[in-house]
Amino acid sequence: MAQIELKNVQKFFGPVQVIKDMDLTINDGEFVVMLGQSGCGKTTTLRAIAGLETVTSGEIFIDGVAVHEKKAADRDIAFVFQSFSLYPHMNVYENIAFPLRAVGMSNAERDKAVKEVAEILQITALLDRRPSALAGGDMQRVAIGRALVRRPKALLMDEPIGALDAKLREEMRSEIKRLHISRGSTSVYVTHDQIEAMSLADRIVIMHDGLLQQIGAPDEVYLKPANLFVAEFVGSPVMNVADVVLETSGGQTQVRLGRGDTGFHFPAGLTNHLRETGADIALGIRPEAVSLQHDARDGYIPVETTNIEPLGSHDIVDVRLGDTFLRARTESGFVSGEGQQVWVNIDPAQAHFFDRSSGLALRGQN
Ligand SMILES: Nc1ncnc2c1ncn2[C@@H]1O[C@H](COP(=O)(O)OP(=O)(O)OP(=O)(O)O)[C@@H](O)[C@H]1O
Repeated sequence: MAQIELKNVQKFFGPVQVIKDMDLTINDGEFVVMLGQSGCGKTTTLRAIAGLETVTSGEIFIDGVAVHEKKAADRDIAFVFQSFSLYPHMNVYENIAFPLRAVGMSNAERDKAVKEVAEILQITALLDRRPSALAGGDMQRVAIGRALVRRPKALLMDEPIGALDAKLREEMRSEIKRLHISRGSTSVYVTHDQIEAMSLADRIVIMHDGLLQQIGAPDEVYLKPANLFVAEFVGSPVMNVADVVLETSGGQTQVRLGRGDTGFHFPAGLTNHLRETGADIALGIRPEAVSLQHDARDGYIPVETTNIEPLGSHDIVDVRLGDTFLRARTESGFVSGEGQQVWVNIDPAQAHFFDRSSGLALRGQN
C-alpha cells in the first residue's frame, strides 16, 4: 500500500497540453476515481503515475519517494486496462501466477497467493480454463487477479469494466468494491461513468480539459459542486441552470429566472452573500429540488408542462417559465401530458448559485 502524490504535473503532447498544473494526493488505502469526459486527460494522468508516460514537468512521489524519473517496472504499481490482456496460451492459474515467477517465489508460496486471489475474485472453479473459454466478466476478473497477486503498492485501473454489458458492469462494480475493502490497496480508477464513480470512490477527482475541477467524496461533489462544470457534469438528469435576477426587500428575496416577472421566494439569509459579488448570477437546482403541484399554492408559480419522460420509478417533467425551462422529478404519472397547467416551486435550501462568468460556486456561511 502507498500514498501517491502529484506535484504541479504538466504533460504536453507536442504543442497540446493535456495535463495542467495537477496537484493531487491519494492517501494510503484510498480508492480514488478520476472522472471526466473523453479526452480530458484521465488516462494520461494514470499512465504518468504508472510510468507508462513521462511527464513534461512536475513531480510524482510514491510513499515520499520521487518516481517520475523511474521506469514503470521500478514503481511497483499494477495496471489493469480495459482490453483483457491475458496470455491466450496459458490457463487462468498460469495467467495469475505469471507476475510471481519474476520475483522468485517458492512454488508453495506462489500456489497460496494464486488461490487466495482466485478465492476473493470467485474464479477458483475456472483456474484450469484458457482465456478463450471465459466470459468477458471472468476475463476481467483474471486480469485484476493477475494485477493484484504480487501485492503491488497501488492498483491503477483504466475503465476496467467499460467493455462489459450493463448488467455485468453492475456486478463487477460491487466486486471491485468488495475486493478493495478486503485488500485495502491504494486504488486509482479511471472512468467517464458517474454511477461507477459515485458507487466506488472514497473521493472523486473531476477533470475537464486537463484541469482538475474538484476533489471530494461522492456526496460532496454532488451536494457542493465547486463550479458550473461539476454541477452540470455530476447527476442525472443534469442540474437545471438558469440566469437569475435577485431582488431583496424586507426579509425576502425574489429569485427571478430569465425575463419572467415572477420569482421564487427565498429567505434573504440564503442570498445575502450574493449582493456584494456584482457578478451575473446563475441558479443551479436539481430536478429533485423542483416541486410541481396540480393547484395554486403559496409561493408556487403557474407554468405549462412541455415534455415528459416516464422512467418507470418516476417521471422527469419539463415546464416552461418565461423563456426558461425547468426539469422536475415527479412521481410516475403525476402529469398526464404536455401543455398541462401546473404550479412550480423550488427548495431554497437545495439551490446553488454560481458566478456566471467564472463559473465558480458562490456560497454563504452554510
Ligand atoms: N500518445 C499521444 N500522442 C498525442 N496525443 C495524445 C496521446 N495520448 C493522448 N493524447 C491526447 O491527449 C488528450 C487526453 O487523452 P486521455 O486519453 O488522457 O484522455 P481521457 O480523459 O482518458 O479520455 P478517454 O476516456 O477517451 O480515454 C486527448 O486529446 C488525446 O487525444
